[in-house]
Parts: sequence; C-alpha cells; structure tokens
Amino acid sequence: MVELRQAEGGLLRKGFAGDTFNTAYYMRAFLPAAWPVDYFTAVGTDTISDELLAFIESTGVGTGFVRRVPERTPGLYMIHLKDGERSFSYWRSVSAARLLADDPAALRMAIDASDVILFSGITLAILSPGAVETLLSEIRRGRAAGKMVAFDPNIRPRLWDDADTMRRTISAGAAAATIVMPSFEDEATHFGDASIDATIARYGSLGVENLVVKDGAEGITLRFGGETVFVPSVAARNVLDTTGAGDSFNGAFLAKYLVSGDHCLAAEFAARVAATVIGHHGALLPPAEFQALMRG
Ligand SMILES: Nc1ncnc2c1ncn2[C@@H]1O[C@H](COP(=O)(O)OP(=O)(O)OP(=O)(O)O)[C@@H](O)[C@H]1O
Ligand SMILES: O=C(O)C(=O)C[C@H](O)[C@H](O)CO
Repeated sequence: MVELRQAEGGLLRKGFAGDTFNTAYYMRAFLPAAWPVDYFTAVGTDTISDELLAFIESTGVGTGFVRRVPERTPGLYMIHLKDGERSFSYWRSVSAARLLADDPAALRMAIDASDVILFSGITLAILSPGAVETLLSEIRRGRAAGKMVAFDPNIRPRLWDDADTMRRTISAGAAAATIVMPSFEDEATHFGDASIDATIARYGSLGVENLVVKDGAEGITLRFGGETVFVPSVAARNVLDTTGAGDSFNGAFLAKYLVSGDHCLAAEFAARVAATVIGHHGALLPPAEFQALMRG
C-alpha cells in the first residue's frame, strides 16, 4: 500500500508499507543474504504501481511473483497518532491486492517455490469469500508438504463485513498455520479472551502447534513443543509511532528463528527490533538502523 504519514508543516510524507510487506522487509534485513524473500501480491499497471514495485525491489525483497492487474491501483492508508499510538484511515476498497488470489496457478507456483509462507488476517480481510477459500486451500497444501506457515491475525475490524465472519475466517487462517503470532490486546477485544492462557488454549484447540503471543510493552508468551515461556519486552527509549511494531517483531522473530531454531532467542531479538521501530515514524525502520540492531 501507499503509506501517508505526518511530516513537518502539516505536509504528508508518502511511503510504501502494509503488514505482510513490513514483515517481509524485516525478514530480508535479518536473514542471510543467500536466503531469498519474495512478496506475493497484485498491483496495477499505473505509475504508482511501478513506483511501489521499484521500492520493494530496492529493499531486496523479490517481486517475481507479483501479478499486474490493469485498471486497479494499490490501496492507500494514512497514519494518525495520539501519544504515539497509531490508528489508520484506509482507501483500499478496489485495490489491486484484493485480487491477489484470483489466479490459482500463480498462487500455487509461488507457494511451491517457498519453504516458509507468511500471511495475515489483513490478507484474508481484503479477499472475496471464494478467494479466501482458494488461498487457504493452497496454504493447506503447502503445510501438508512440510512448509512452515506463519499467520498473524492482525485484526482490523473495519476491513471485515461483520464480526462473526471475521472471527470464523481468522480461526480458519490460524488452523492452516504452523505458527500463529497474535497480539493479545486484539484477541481479548475481538475473541473475548480473558488471559493470554485463554488465547493459547483457543488457538491450541484449532490444532496450532506453535504460538507467539505479543502483549505490547509487557512481553511475549511463547508456546512451543507444549511448553510455555515468557520473554519480557525491551523498554522503548521513546514511543513515537507504534505502526509496524507487530510486523517488525514477526519479521525479526522469523528470521532469527529460521537461522537459530531457538524461539526464545528469536523473541529476545525481535523485542529489541520492535522497541527500536516504535521510536521511528512509519512502519519501516531506515536501513541505517539495522547494523546497530545486528551488533546488539
Ligand atoms: N510500548 C512498547 N514498549 C516496548 N515494546 C513494545 C511496545 N509496544 C510494542 N512493543 C513491542 O512490539 C511487539 C508488538 O506489539 P503489539 O502486539 O502491541 O503490536 P501491534 O499492535 O500488533 O502492531 P502493528 O501496528 O504492527 O499491528 C511487542 O511484542 C513488543 O515486543
Ligand atoms: O492496516 C493495514 O492494512 C496495514 O497493513 C498498514 C500498516 O502498515 C499495518 O497495519 C501495521 O501493522
């Protein structure tokens, strides 16, 4: 999507972001260079779509699987800030990305070519019911073939027609995944979970093997191999804009976990990355900041 955020003098700064891309961006930053990261979506054939693709390529994320859809354009969102906490306005009702699963052969090719697949509740929210089914059945195929499937419910009620469809579809998304990475505040609000244990139990009952429950400044509760571990968050020096906190956490976590196989180490690293991201405006941390994070 196109991202608009406040700049000096009442101006708006244009960038590009969106939850799954944000995660791909951080995975690219923290994975070894030899491990390719690709983004699967649909864009238009207009100038802003060209700019968006050029931006994605400039970050090192591959665009070889991106489909071009004439007559459509990318979605757009604007960040609003209140004491560092973000909210969004959207212009995306006819975005090209809504058609990302409309070519099942292209979808299958991308999944077959990948070892790890990541999607989110926002991915599901923007698709037609038929396209949700296509996407989930291809993802289930991938999972059955032994691929890692990561899912962040990323609950955005305004993107859904009604709350029941939202809860049912997010649960189906989670059931197709091997690792689910929810934010507890969202789960409590929209699924009525009274505690993090309740979130873990609910996703566990859907057959989810691995869970990473994020809880803002508090910390992260991980459920791997039947064991629960708590990792505290890292104190943020200042909270300027929380946009992308969860996505940067996911990208950094998955990169570290894929390399080390250690979920606690991965959560500690990801907490450090997310605490840095919220000290900057927008979803994407400038590359200059990555070196310091790598050094620890
Ligand atoms: N105030 C904070 N101080 C320190 N770390 C934080 C803070 N808020 C978020 N984090 C870090 O970011 C991670 C994700 O937080 P949270 O679940 O609140 O994000 P989110 O609301 O899902 O973000 P997004 O905008 O990406 O959807 C947390 O697990 C934590 O590591
Ligand atoms: O809200 C969305 O649809 C976005 O993807 C915009 C933001 O980048 C994202 O929500 C941050 O998590």
